[in-house]
Amino acid sequence: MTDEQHEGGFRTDMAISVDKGGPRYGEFVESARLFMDRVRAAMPTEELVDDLIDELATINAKLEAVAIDEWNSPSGTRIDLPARGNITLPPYLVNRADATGVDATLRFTRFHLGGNNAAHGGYIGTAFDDLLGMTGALATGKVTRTAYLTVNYRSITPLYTDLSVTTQVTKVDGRKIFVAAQMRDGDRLCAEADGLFIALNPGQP
Ligand SMILES: CCCCCCCC/C=C\CCCCCCCC(=O)SCCNC(=O)CCNC(=O)[C@H](O)C(C)(C)COP(=O)(O)OP(=O)(O)OC[C@H]1O[C@@H](n2cnc3c(N)ncnc32)[C@H](O)[C@@H]1OP(=O)(O)O
Repeated sequence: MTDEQHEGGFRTDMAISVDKGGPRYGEFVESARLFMDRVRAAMPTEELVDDLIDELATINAKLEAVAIDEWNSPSGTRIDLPARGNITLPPYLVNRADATGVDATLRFTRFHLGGNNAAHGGYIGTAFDDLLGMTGALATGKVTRTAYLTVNYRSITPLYTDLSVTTQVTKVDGRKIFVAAQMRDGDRLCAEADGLFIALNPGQP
């Protein structure tokens, strides 16, 4: 599919894949995530910064040479990988997904640090937005966009802890899909969200 051929804000026909990028693409994404954690935690010397800039220039040139449009890249479509292989998203694993909702396990790491070993609220919202978008898509079989998303932060969300995220469809009214979600550390509620997602019409940007 090319930019010209796609319809709607995302894809009407998701280019779902388990093999783009090859069998080690997931390991590549995990290495990139670990790199982001390491950058966030590092106190490098000036010499090391010089070194790393050069090494990264080489790596970035290799990746620039294989850049591709959003409709065809493995990132976001590798449903066999955490968060569909998309490093923009906090890494989650989907345990159950159907037309009523989704159960996922999510782990924030140093990259997602807000302060004092707790996750940044924006990444909590990012996780909710994506899993609720998935919920809307599974409920309708259509591409959906967020109209609103309200997040309530109830208690501290820890890093390096398996968190459970549960989403539910609360009401469907034509193109409007009302959804809710909770993020928990064990029995403790860390955050909850409610949102409205709109199923896009064909050709809608
Ligand atoms: C085992 C694994 C399985 C895997 C399966 C794979 C599947 C995975 C699938 C997918 C995963 C991907 C997930 C991604 C998720 C990310 C989502 C995002 O972050 S989206 C980016 C942020 N959102 C925007 O940028 C929108 C910007 N806004 C707009 O584009 C429009 O405003 C839009 C589309 C939201 C609505 O515009 P209109 O022109 O289509 O429709 P109008 O007529 O305005 O609204 C429709 C109805 O909704 C109400 N409405 C609209 N916005 C509202 C609001 N904010 N509050 C209350 N009501 C609202 C309206 O009042 C209207 O209601 P009345 O039909 O009259 O009853």
